[in-house]
This record gives sequence, structure tokens and C-alpha cells, in this order.
Amino acid sequence: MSTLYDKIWNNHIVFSPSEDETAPSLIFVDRHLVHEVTSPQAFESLWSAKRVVRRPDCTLATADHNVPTSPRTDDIASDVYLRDPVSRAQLVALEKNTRRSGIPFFGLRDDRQGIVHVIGAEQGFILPGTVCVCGDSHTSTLGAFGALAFGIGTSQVEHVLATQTLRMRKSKNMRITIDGELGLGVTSKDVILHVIRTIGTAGGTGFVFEYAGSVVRALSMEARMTMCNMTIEAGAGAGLIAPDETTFAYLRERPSAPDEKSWEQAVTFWRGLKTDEGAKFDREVFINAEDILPTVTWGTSPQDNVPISGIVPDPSSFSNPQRRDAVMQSLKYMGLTPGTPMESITIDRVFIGSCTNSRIEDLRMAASVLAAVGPEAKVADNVSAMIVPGSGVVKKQAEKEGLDVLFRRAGFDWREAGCSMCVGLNPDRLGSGQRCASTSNRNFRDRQGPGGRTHLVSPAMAVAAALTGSFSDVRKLLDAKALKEPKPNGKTETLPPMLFGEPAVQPLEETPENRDAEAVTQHQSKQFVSVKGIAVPLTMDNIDTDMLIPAQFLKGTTRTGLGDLLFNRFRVDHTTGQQTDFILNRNPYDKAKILVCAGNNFGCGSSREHAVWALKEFGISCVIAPSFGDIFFNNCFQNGLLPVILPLDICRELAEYASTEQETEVDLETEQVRCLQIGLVIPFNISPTNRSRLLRGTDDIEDSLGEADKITAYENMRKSHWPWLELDINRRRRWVNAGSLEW
Ligand SMILES: CC(C)[C@H](C(=O)O)[C@@H](O)C(=O)O
Ligand code: SF4
Repeated sequence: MSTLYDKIWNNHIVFSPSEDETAPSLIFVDRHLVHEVTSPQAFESLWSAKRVVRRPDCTLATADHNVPTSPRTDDIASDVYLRDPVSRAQLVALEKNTRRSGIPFFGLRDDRQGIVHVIGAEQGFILPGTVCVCGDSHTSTLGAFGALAFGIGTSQVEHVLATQTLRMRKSKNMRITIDGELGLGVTSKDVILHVIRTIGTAGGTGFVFEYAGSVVRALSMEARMTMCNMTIEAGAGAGLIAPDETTFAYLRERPSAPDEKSWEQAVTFWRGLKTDEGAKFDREVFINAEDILPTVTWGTSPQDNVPISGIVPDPSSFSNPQRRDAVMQSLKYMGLTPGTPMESITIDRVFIGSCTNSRIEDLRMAASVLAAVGPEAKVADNVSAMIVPGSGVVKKQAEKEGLDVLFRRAGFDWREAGCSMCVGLNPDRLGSGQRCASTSNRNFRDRQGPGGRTHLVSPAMAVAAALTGSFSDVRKLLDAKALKEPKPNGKTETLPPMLFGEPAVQPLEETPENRDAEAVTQHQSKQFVSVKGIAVPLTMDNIDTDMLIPAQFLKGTTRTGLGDLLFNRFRVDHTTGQQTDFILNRNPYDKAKILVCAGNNFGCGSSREHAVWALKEFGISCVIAPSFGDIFFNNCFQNGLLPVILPLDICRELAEYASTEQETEVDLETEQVRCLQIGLVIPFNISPTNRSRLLRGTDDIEDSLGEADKITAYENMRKSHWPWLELDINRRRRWVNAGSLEW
């Protein structure tokens, strides 16, 4: 008896070493999505190692994080539109890299351009039972199709480009069952915020989720994607929903879904993709739909949320001292006073968009609130509100339905597709101190712009806040009919433009110019043996990768130049530009070689490998913590940084010792941490494979390329078992210049 996850996993094993249980398996990747922020360094290393992209036909690229969302008129020049030279360099790099490798690319002039997780779904590129990856943590969105979809770091992006496989260990299974019926005005966004509050932001670390129960079955594909999207905010890399009639109806006739010839065969296979009755999960969570209400966050972590009828919590009501302190810090940052009713908090901005809530149904939901209020519905005077569709296809569809007219009439700004104000990588940002009702997924400090204050809500609640100027219970605004999230009803959209079937264009000639890598790869050792030096102590839970390296510094195309930017928001006072007295700025910690964190979930959130590069370049080659975010943990091994897991009380002891400014030594060979001054020796455990990888400084790609025969054998098996996964190779050149930047 197997779970859905077990089945997908077993179907994708290219090679599994039987002799060592802890050793990773080589897993085949069916679909690889690529965007501009996490791919330049991967391509650069690939080219300089004289390697090629193995399966461009299984890869699809788009530009989303850096792109402005202001109108893209026909007469605007690209350098005027994309003023920021650093963003521009990243986008040009993506265009060149995809052109060189024949990967389809949706550029800014292409209607199919949009947020990577939105376009993959709407093109029918992601199919049930597949393994899908992207250098982005919200790849989990696509688990809604019953695909094992998860985010990876840049080194793994390179690994997939070169081998179409990944080396990985199997996760544990957790089922989250939500039964009952959602109340009026309660949406999938409220469900997932409730789930995260229930299990905590680190609750899913090491697990793959399966969402089940009557509530999940009744959700549309768009709503399922919203739930799976925020799986990473609960610490799990992937969340699955078994495919069913709703899934099949959504996929039917999508451009790269199976054609007439193989449709029935595919659906027959997909119907078997469900957890067997009686299969065992490592953990089960049950949630009652009646307990879920329209929800809003108050703090700087997605788990910090309450029903709209709730109040800002009092730090003293938390018994755990570390949590109490974290809540105090959050409230200070958010400018909130304990006991304040959520409904009395006024806002400045509203953002409806992001890979969580920018699909057509999200926009319909937002429009239905406006329609229910009537033509007098207007954005409050104190609020500036924007709506950013997830893709050009979504935008066109919304315009076809006249939703943009409703939005504009009410005073919303109607934008072009992109990540927009979800992340501070493009011109859409919050000003310092501005408070935003946002349909995105991360309310981290500074996430939407330095000093910005983010409250996560559903699109319906965002509109309610826009109209009233403060957080409001959407149920009070609407009549009962308009409040329901749309139920699955098969195809409701016009079909997006064809992904395949266009005439092939000639492959590009290889020129010396495109053969040579443009930037020099700095050799960064993948080896770690031991380190001795000052350890810097930190006592904070959930140190996310946005804290380690803020989004605005992700625009480079190399792995270097990040050391000084580590913990930038903590080290630099942005109002004065002066260095703060944050511990990493103080002697001797400014020369720290080890970081000891006496707080859980270090490195959670975004998949940005830049966080590890920044630590390494600062001089830190070992982080000791009670637990780590899964993607960060993995990224460490790709870069010769040793992550050591020790119990919280031991981390506290080590942090206390580190605060005496005495040296610590970490030795991987003997698996020991030594507090040299006091003679304390603490043993730690690490899997034999990871240990030997670090000791040898292994190049995973080289090793995996050594398994080329096995990969080819798998590909042949895939072709005969699941023929609908093969995409017409001729189509790939068609995208070479689609929506080129060089307008
Ligand atoms: C830039 C990318 C690595 C990142 C992610 O992995 O999530 C981004 O999409 C984010 O939301 O922070
Ligand atoms: S979370 Fe935001 S920044 Fe990341 S992919 Fe989604 S929309 Fe883009």
C-alpha cells in the first residue's frame, strides 16, 4: 500500500543505491521551469564546464521577478522600460542562455509571459504524476496537479540542465485532511493560512504533504494551486493533491497537455495516482472546515495569523520566552499594539497578485466583491491599490470578461504580468512604514520593500480592505451569493495561445561569442573538512533567506559580491546609511567563521542559493542550528558549507560559549564541535553520503553524468510508458526570440 508521493517517487527512480539507505537516489525530472533570478549562475557554470542542456524540450523559461509591470506599449524602447541596468543584465542573460540552448522562453513581448508558477500550469506543461522543479521555492504550487513539484537551488538547476535528474533523498509523508464545508467568504487562502497556523512554519520540514478531504476535493484547480503554493510557508518542499475530474477538465486541450491520440491513455494512468486505502503516513493532521474564518496576518511570519474578528496578540500570552521575544520584535516592526482589533487597523496599500493569488479565479473573486457592492464601490481615499495578473494570458482573459473595467472604475491600478510587489526586485515596492493588505505569500520583514509592513489576506479580503481603508470582514460587505469561491466547473476560460505546433525555425549557429561564458566562474570550494575560529551567536527562530540576503541583491549574474550584504537589513540603518551595532559588525564577530543559531528553522523561505554564497563569502563555512529549511540545507552541501543539526539546548550552550568571544572548532572527520577554551566536546551526526561529499568536495554533476547510460535507459522507458510526456522537439526554436528584450 503506497501513498501518492510514494508512487510518484518510485516511478522516477533512475538509480537507487541499495547498499546505503541514507544515500540519495537519482530521480528523473520531467519538467523544469526557469526564471531570470536563479538561472544565470547555473548556465554560466554549465557553459564554462563545456556542458550542454540535456533536455531543452522538457524545459520552459520566462521572465517574472525583475520585470516592471507598468504598461508595455508598442513604442516603448526596452532600455526605457527596463531602466535598472542590473535587472536588464539578468533578463538579457536569460534570453541569451535560452537562445543558446534552445529552451522555449516567454519574453516581455509574449502574451504567455508571466509568473513562472502560473505559466507552467496554464500551458498544460505540468501534468499529473510528473516530477517538476524550478529554482524557486513556490514551485510547490504545481503539486495541485498531483505532480511532485518543488523548489531547488541554483546548483541543482545546473544539475537538472546537465542531466535532467536530481540526487535526492526521500521525504516523509504527511497527510492534511480538511473536511466539512467552507463558510461564506472563506477561501483556499484562508484554509492554507489556517493550516500554517496549526502546524507552524517549521511543521512540515522534511515532509511532503498530501492535502485531502471534502474541502480539497471541492476546490477548483486555481484554489488548489493557492493551497499548494504556500506549502513551503509551512516548511514542506512539496504538497500534493490527487488528480481527479477537476484536474482532467482543467488540462483538457491545454497547449502542451496530451493530444487526442494519447488523452485517454493518460487519463487512465492519472486515475491510478492516488493514495491506497490504508497506506501509512508518518503524520496525519485533521482540520475542520468550520473552524476556518477569513484570515489576516499580524506579524512577520505567515504563521502569525488570526481570523479577521481577532485582535493583535499580547506577547506576554506566549509561554515560550523565545516566541514571546519574536512576537515583541514582530509587533515593533509592524507598528502594532497588543489588543488592537484587526478590523481597526488602517492600511495604505493593496496588492492583488503573486503566484499565490493572481490567476483568473482570483481576479474573478476580487471583481465579484466589487460587483456585489455595486457601481459606488471605490478604493478608499487613504489607499492606493493595484491588481497584477499572473500572466499575459490571465490578463487577456480578465479583459475579455470586462474585469479590468470594474477594477479601474473602482480606482485600482491594472498592471502587466509579473511578480510585482510580492518581492522587492522590481519597481513595485512598499515605502518604509507603509501598511499593505497583500494576497502574496510572505509577510517577512522588508519583503515588499525596506520597512514595508505586509499583511497576508485572500483576494476577497484585499478588496474589502481597499474599499473600507482598513482590514474588514468581507462577509459584511457581500450578499450570500457572491461570497463563494467558484466551484470547479470544467473549462471556464478561453484557451491560451498554442504552446506547440508552430513551424520550427532553424537552430542558431554557434558563434564564438555565444560559445564562451560571459562571466568568469569564481571557483568556490565544495569541500569542507574542519574550521576553527570565532563563532557568532544568534538567538532567533525562523531566520529566513530574505533576512540572510534581501531580494534587491539577487540581481547579479555571478555568485560573488554578496559577503558584505549578508544580513544587510540588520547591519545597515537604511534611514542614515550607517552601520548598526548588529553583532556581525562588531569585533571579533565581523571575522566569524561559524554561526551558531539558538533558534529553529534556520534558512527557511526562499530557495535563493545567494544566502549560502553570502555566508561563504563573509567567511562563515559552518552553521549550527536545531533545524534548517530543507532547500537551504541542501544548498549548503553544494557549496562546501557544513550545516550541523544539534538539539536546541545544546545550541543555546554553544551560543553562550560563543558570546565569550572564544574560538570554536568544528571537525567533520571526527564529527565533533569543540569549545576549545572550556574543553567541551559535542558530537554531531551527519549522513555518511553528505559527510563524504563535503570531505571530498564532490561535483555532483560529474558523478551524475557518469550515470548517463542509466538516464538514457530511463528516458526510453518513459517514452514507452508515458508517451504523452514527450514534446515535439521542433517547437523549441520557435521561442528563440519570442518577446525578445531586443525590441
Ligand atoms: C527569487 C527566488 C529564489 C525566490 C524563491 O525561491 O522563493 C522568490 O521567488 C521568492 O519568492 O522569494
Ligand atoms: S513568491 Fe512572489 S517573488 Fe516568488 S515566485 Fe511567487 S510571485 Fe514571484
